[in-house]
Amino acid sequence: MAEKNNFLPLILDLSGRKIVIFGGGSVGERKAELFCGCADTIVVSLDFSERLKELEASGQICLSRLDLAAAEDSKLREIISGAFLVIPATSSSELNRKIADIAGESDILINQVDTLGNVVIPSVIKRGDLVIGISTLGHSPAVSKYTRKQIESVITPAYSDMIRLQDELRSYLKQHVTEQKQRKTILWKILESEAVWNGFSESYEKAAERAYAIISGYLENFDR
Ligand SMILES: C[C@@]1(CC(=O)O)c2cc3[nH]c(cc4nc(cc5[nH]c(cc(n2)[C@H]1CCC(=O)O)[C@@](C)(CC(=O)O)[C@@H]5CCC(=O)O)C(CC(=O)O)=C4CCC(=O)O)c(CCC(=O)O)c3CC(=O)O
Ligand SMILES: NC(=O)C1=CN([C@@H]2O[C@H](COP(=O)(O)OP(=O)(O)OC[C@H]3O[C@@H](n4cnc5c(N)ncnc54)[C@H](O)[C@@H]3O)[C@@H](O)[C@H]2O)C=CC1
Repeated sequence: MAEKNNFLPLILDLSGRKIVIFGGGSVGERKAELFCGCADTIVVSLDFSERLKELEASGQICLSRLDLAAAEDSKLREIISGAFLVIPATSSSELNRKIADIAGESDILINQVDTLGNVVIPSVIKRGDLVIGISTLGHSPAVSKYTRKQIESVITPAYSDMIRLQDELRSYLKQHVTEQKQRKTILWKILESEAVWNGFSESYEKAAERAYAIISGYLENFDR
């Protein structure tokens, strides 16, 4: 484990990025499930779980059958060439280390499944446009999963509605309020308004109506 905590979560656009996962077992499957919707995901292994075969059949990932222990280093280099991220997740720690060493030669990001690599895969919550990543820096993956479940239980569908409303209001305010600080104050008033949050349970329009009423109140007072 790293002594100093230099880790930081970033939200990446992975479209068109190549992700290579080695090992088609339960861990390889979990990582593939996470990446297949956003990146070009390839799984290289001796055998593959049923779920991975399904994902291949539906065109979401590519599977490549290979005995990695018998493969030349040049073959491994060819497979990972141009990759953004490599995940060695076979059941052989020796093989995983060898793949990581080869990926390390060309500065490719590496997620180690049996130690801490330079990329840690977090627990992920995706609710519409709200994206949350959770990590314990490898100290307790179960706590990451537990935390995910705790947070998921407080994120109601109204969060997606509030994101949509705030997005709409930001555009509106940019046209009607010159001062950024004033725009910020108004957005926070709406965000902290119980009436607006409660409005979503009736309809999006109801909440929006209340938000615009708050804005009107401000526009009367602000020196525009
Ligand atoms: C370092 C890391 C490497 C990496 O980046 O992959 C890693 C390593 C290891 N995990 C192991 C075990 C478990 N992993 C999970 C679950 C998840 N593991 C994930 C990530 C990570 N796991 C990275 C650090 C994450 C962080 O910083 O917190 C999640 C978050 C993301 C994902 O993989 O999709 C996903 C939850 C997704 C969700 O929200 O559902 C559970 C829980 C369960 O299954 O109930 C268990 C059993 C309980 C336990 O051990 O805690 C073992 C074997 C230990 C052994 O031999 O005993 C190792 C290797 C080792 O530690 O030696
Ligand atoms: N990061 C995490 O969340 C976790 C990590 N682990 C670690 O991940 C490793 C993998 O765990 P699982 O997926 O559960 O194992 P698994 O046994 O289900 O799968 C291993 C995969 O590696 C492939 N493989 C083995 N030797 C190979 C070779 N020579 N060539 C090609 N493919 C080969 C197998 O075909 C299989 O598909 C474990 O050894 C453990 O260290 C384990 C649990 C959780």
